Amino acid sequence: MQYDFKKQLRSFGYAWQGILSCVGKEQNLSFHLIATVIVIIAGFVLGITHTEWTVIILCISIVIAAELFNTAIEKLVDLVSPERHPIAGQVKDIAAGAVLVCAVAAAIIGLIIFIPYFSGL
Ligand SMILES: Nc1ncnc2c1ncn2[C@@H]1O[C@H](COP(=O)(O)OP(=O)(O)OP(=O)(O)O)[C@@H](O)[C@H]1O
Repeated sequence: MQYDFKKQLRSFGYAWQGILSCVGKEQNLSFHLIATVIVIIAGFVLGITHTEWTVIILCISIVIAAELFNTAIEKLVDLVSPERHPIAGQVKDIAAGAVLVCAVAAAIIGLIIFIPYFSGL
């Protein structure tokens, strides 16, 4: 198979469109994006270390990626099961649960990183 650079660029464009299609429309994603902006500002203001930035960027990207997967699953469920069905509901709840796990872990990691800057530890 020959590597097609234009096709690759188009794929990035579709992926970017996918992200943009969720921004401002999914309430949970908006919440995560606002939290992301606050954390990044706090990181610059407090002067966190390179290692801490690495962990923060990993946390932010995991939570946003989980939220995008969750949105994709929700849309797929709505497509294949427009009528209400217990399994459709369970699939949505499990996907939302996965986001919750990532978000809680990210929040705890954020506290571990930022609290010492405020308490002078
Ligand atoms: N097709 C479905 N069948 C059964 N339960 C569902 C279904 N869709 C959603 N649910 C339940 O409702 C919860 C919220 O789902 P969702 O956020 O998609 O909102 P909704 O109930 O479909 O209404 P809306 O899309 O108007 O907000 C889900 O987590 C799930 O528990």
